[in-house]
Amino acid sequence: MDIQMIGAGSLGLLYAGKLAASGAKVTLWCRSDEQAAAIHSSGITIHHSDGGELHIPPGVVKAHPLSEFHEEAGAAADYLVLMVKQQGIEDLVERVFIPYGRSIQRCVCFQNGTGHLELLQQHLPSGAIYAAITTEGAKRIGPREVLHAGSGTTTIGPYNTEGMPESGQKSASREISDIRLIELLNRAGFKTYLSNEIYTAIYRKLMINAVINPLTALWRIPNGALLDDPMRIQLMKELFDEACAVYDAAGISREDHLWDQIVGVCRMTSTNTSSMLKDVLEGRATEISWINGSIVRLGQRHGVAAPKHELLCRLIEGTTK
Ligand SMILES: NC(=O)C1=CN([C@@H]2O[C@H](COP(=O)(O)OP(=O)(O)OC[C@H]3O[C@@H](n4cnc5c(N)ncnc54)[C@H](OP(=O)(O)O)[C@@H]3O)[C@@H](O)[C@H]2O)C=CC1
Ligand SMILES: CC(C)(CO)C(=O)C(=O)O
Repeated sequence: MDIQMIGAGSLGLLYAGKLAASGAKVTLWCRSDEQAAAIHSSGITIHHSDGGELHIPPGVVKAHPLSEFHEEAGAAADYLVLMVKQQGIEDLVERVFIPYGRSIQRCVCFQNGTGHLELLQQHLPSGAIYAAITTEGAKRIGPREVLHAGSGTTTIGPYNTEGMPESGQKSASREISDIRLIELLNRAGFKTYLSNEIYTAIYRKLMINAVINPLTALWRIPNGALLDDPMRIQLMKELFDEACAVYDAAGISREDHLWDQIVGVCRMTSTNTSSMLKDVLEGRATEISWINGSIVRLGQRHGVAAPKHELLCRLIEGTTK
């Protein structure tokens, strides 16, 4: 089975490394020539939080710069796995999907937030798109080194426009038998499940990220510190309630105990620096437009305002201008 993975950041190095270590054939497409050369000559090292490490020797993961991506790579891939952040998706559309989209059979997207799946589907006329929602925690600590900060679960399911919550239909099951990637990921040590209701997982994660990420990024605190102060909890709750009104208007179902789950995530990841805080601290663009911005746009389509989420978008965008 041939896996072509684009994006050699935190998740890309972790998944490419572990998949290859378990025997899968993996090619990793990096943004820079330098990173591809470093992986080519020294392999990938995965550090575990208990101090252990897994070294994947040179040559086991094939690494190339994305500028060398070509039609045969897309056509040969059983799975094209996207590990870039939302900010990188438009560039991939230009560089990979517009020129080679016709040859791609299956594309698996690990991004947080929403909006990318619709965009990619427009450029994948005959291929299938899968969404992957993961609670694995990874942090790149060098061009070829990554810390596996915490193990979680990964849920993968087929995406299609008809199955969108707003369409009122369930996700089609026709592609499910084809998802051999689930077996590969489990063999590589990632607890992975198949879902034909991937939208529930997507919107659950969207809510968690929309409540936790921007506040930790603005206050520059670890996730757990959100619970240290009643004022912080109050604002989290207001964001949650505003997003619930949008979900209800859009017909997006949510689990009964979603608020408790958000509080649980803050506790379980209490020492984490959220991905948005990391981006802000490093002066990089964030995924706010695909997280809180998605909630604002969804509300607009259904006549429900989300002014607190909208203000957060502007505040966070202002930090990296
Ligand atoms: N890290 C985590 O624990 C988790 C992450 N996620 C989600 O997974 C996605 C990836 O996150 P993460 O791995 O942390 O992000 P990182 O920023 O660590 O990695 C993104 C990688 O994509 C590369 N990239 C960006 N744009 C392009 C491009 N146009 N062409 C080629 N490569 C590109 C970056 O290259 P360069 O290094 O040159 O910038 C970088 O290597 C995000 O949507 C995130 O929200 C979800 C759950 C957990
Ligand atoms: C769940 C959470 C908030 C963990 O840090 C996350 O997904 C992120 O930081 O983006």
